[in-house]
Amino acid sequence: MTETLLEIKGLRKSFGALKATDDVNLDVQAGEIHALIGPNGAGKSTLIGQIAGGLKPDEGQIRFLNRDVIPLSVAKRARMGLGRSFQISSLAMEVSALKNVILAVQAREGSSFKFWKQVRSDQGLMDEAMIQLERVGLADSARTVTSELSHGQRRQLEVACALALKPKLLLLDEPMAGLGAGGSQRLTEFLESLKAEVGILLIEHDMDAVFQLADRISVLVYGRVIETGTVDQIRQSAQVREAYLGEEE
Ligand SMILES: Nc1ncnc2c1ncn2[C@@H]1O[C@H](COP(=O)(O)OP(=O)(O)OP(=O)(O)O)[C@@H](O)[C@H]1O
Repeated sequence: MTETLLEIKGLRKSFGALKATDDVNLDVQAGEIHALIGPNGAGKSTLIGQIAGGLKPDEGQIRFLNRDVIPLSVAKRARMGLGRSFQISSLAMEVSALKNVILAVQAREGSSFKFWKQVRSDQGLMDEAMIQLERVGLADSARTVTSELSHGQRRQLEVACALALKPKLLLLDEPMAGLGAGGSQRLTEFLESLKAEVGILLIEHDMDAVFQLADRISVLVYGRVIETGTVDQIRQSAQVREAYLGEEE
């Protein structure tokens, strides 16, 4: 039996007259990569914002690990294991890659583990941060100042920071953007290797990556989920082709 990590029901969010989230139902199971695709402006980032906690929904439910998280702050949700890939803009550019991951580890241990933070040695923190850098293939650049990393390496660093928070569910907003073909392929393989340990809700415009990775896909158009299904079901859906994929062919 699978475990439901995230369950969204009847979610609505409007900006003035614009329905950016229009009665969305969606779930993510443990061990699953669930991709959310849709044309520009379909409401993908707005949905992620409501799940992570920066945006308040107008109506509906968001349950994470069977708990209503709408009243909880972004930080509380993160501590429960709801991870969001750090945006590059949130990395500290003037310090090393390693230091960025150490900051993320400290953020996880933050307020609920003050006692632990005091007794924890710097070496322990460093070892844990190095493990995350190794996993994303950045160990050789651990001491490099973040501003000197390439765009692709900064994206790898964002993922390392997100993993340092030990999430149960990872929200990834266009992780392939700006990576070359080689970088996308490496990140695709890495995400595939992660999914047994952390469920992933993936927003991605790179359809090759989506079709390769996703266990299920939900298609968002004008704020509505028009279809949820396996890769084959989505590829074969006339409605999806008409509303979205057809544009690209
Ligand atoms: N804070 C806001 N105030 C007003 N309108 C907003 C706001 N945030 C988003 N929107 C509008 O809501 C709609 C959905 O935007 P959103 O960024 O969620 O789409 P998206 O699917 O993530 O797009 P993209 O693929 O281009 O990133 C768009 O029409 C956008 O202009």
